[in-house]
Amino acid sequence: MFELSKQFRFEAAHTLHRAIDVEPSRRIHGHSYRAEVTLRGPRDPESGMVMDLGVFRRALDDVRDGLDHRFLDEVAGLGPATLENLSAWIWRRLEADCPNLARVTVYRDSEGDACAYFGPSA
Ligand SMILES: Nc1nc2c(c(=O)[nH]1)N=C([C@H](O)C(O)COP(=O)(O)OP(=O)(O)OP(=O)(O)O)CN2
Ligand SMILES: [Zn+2]
Repeated sequence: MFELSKQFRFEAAHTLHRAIDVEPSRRIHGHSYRAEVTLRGPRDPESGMVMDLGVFRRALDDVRDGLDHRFLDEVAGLGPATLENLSAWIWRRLEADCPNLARVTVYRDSEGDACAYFGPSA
């Protein structure tokens, strides 16, 4: 069994309604995010690959395009722009093209924050 991972970065703005830091959170502010997507599975005996990294990159480019330099409050189907919702949103966007999807982790490195999603059945 193998795990194959790829990362991408995106910059985005959002607002958030929360119980603490109410005013600054409600104002539009931005973060730099890093997402890591992990596939788990056997390698194909002929290609020697879990998935061709070039095909993987194309799928991630498409997802990144939906988040980078966006106002996350307006991204369809995301809901409140938390790390939890971002990782689940990325999972949903990739699951059709990446059948061996095992984990999506979204990091906000400047804060030391990270959230990993293992799919709806985990
Ligand atoms: N479980 C989660 N909690 C919070 C998330 C999240 O994605 N998942 N996100 C946020 C905010 O987006 C945020 O801007 C980060 O807030 P915070 O950690 O409070 O950092 P700030 O720089 O805004 O301010 P501090 O001075 O560090 O409080 C909040 N919670
Ligand atoms: Zn924020």
